[in-house]
Amino acid sequence: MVDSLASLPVRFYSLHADAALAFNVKGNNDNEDLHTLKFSSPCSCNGLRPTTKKSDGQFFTFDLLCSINFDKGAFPNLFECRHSTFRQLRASNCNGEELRGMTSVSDERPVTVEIKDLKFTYPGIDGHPPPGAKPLIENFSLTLREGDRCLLVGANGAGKTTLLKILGGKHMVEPDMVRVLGRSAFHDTYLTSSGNLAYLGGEWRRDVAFAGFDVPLQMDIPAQKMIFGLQGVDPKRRDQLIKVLDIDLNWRMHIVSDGQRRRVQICMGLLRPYKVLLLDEITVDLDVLARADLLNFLKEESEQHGATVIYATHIFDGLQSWPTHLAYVANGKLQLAKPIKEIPELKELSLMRTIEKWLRKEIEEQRRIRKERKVQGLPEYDTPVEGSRVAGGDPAKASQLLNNGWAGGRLHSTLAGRDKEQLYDLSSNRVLR
Ligand SMILES: Nc1ncnc2c1ncn2[C@@H]1O[C@H](COP(=O)(O)OP(=O)(O)OP(=O)(O)O)[C@@H](O)[C@H]1O
Repeated sequence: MVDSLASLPVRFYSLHADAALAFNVKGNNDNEDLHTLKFSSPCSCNGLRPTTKKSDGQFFTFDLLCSINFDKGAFPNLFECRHSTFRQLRASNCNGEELRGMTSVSDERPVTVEIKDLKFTYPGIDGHPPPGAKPLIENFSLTLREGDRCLLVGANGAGKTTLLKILGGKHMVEPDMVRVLGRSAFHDTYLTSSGNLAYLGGEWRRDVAFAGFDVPLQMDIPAQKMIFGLQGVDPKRRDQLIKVLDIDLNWRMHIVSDGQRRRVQICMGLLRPYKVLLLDEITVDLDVLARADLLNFLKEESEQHGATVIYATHIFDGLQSWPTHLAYVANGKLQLAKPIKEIPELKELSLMRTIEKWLRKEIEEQRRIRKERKVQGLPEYDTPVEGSRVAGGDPAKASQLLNNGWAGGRLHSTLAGRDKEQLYDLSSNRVLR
C-alpha cells in the first residue's frame, strides 16, 4: 500500500526566490523512483535525489536534496509542496535548519468550514417546508481548512447562492449540519457580529419604507463618507482596499455606474478582516483590471492570514491559478469537492473547459431523463410542491392564505388567514433572519 499525500500538501513560508532544500520523507514504500515533489507555484525543482534511506521495519525514510527556482514573477510568500507518495514531509535549508513558519503536515490546519449531510428545503408560506417538497440540497458534505480558496461552480439554479446563504447564517438548518469556525452559522450571531464570517453577494440593496424591499442603494452620499464611516477599521487596510479597487472617494452613490457602486460595496465588505469569506458572484460588474487586482488581494489574504474563501462564480477568466479547491454542485448535490491539483481533467484542460465539460454532461443527462419521462407519459419537469402545514398541504387551501410581505430571508412577516372558520395570525420570524 502506498500512502497518498493527495490532500496533504505541506506549506512553507518566506523562502528566498531560489532555494536549496533538504526534505525528509517518510512512507511505506522504498522505491526510490517514486520521489517527485509537486509545488503549488510555478517553479523548477532540480536535482532531486535521495541521499540516505532508513527503515524501521514498517516505514522508510529518505533524505532528499534539491534546488528550487521559482518562475519569474511567481515567487510566493507561501507555497505548498507535496511528495507524490509519502505522507510525512519536512523541509530544511541546506544548513539543516527547519524552514521558518513551516507546518510539517498540513492536515493539522484548523477546519474552518464543515458541512455534514446538509439538507435544506426553502420554506413555504408558513415558514415550514411544504409537505412533500423535495429538498433543494441533500447529502451535502464539505470540509475546508484555514487558507483554502474554494471555487463553487454549477449551472444556474444548482443551489450555489442557497448554499452560501446557509453558510452565511441567512437560512436556518440543524446546528450540526453547518459549522463555521466551530459555530453554528445560523444560531451563533457572534460569527457575523465579530466580522469573522463575512458574506458578500448580490446587488447592494436595502429595504425602503413604502418603496418596498430590495431597492438598489442609490442615496446621494459620497463614497468617502461610507468608507470612512465604518468604525474600528485599520487605516492601512482601508487605504490598500481603496487602492486595489481604485475608488474615487468623491464618487456620489446615486450617480455612479454599476461597476463603481460594486467597488464601493466590495470595499465596505472587506474593510474588517474576516476568517471566512463567502463571495457570491461579486465580480460581474468589475472591469478586467479591478477583477484581477481584487482576486490577487483575496489570494494574499488567504495565504498570509489563513482566511478561507468560498467564491461562487460563472466567470473563470483569470481564475486558473486562484483556487486551491473546486466544488461542483448540480441540482443541490455536491458532485465533486477536491483540491485543484487532484482533478485529473485540469491536467489537460483549462478551468473553463473543464467546467464546460461537466456542465455539458449534466445537461445531456437531464435531457435524457426528460426524454425518458416523456416516453413514459410523465411530465418532463418536476412540478414544484406548494402548500403549507397550516393548510394541510392542500394548494387550494394554501391559496386562501394571505401573504402580506413574507419572503425567504425577510425578518418582518406575519401570516394571516382563516382555518376552520377561526381567524389566526402566525409569525414566521422564527424561521429566518
Ligand atoms: N427564496 C426562495 N424560495 C424558493 N425557492 C428558491 C428561493 N431562492 C432560490 N430558490 C430556488 O432554489 C434553486 C437554487 O437557487 P440558487 O439561487 O441557490 O442557485 P444558483 O446556483 O446560485 O444559481 P445562479 O447560478 O443562477 O445564481 C433555484 O431553483 C431557485 O428557483
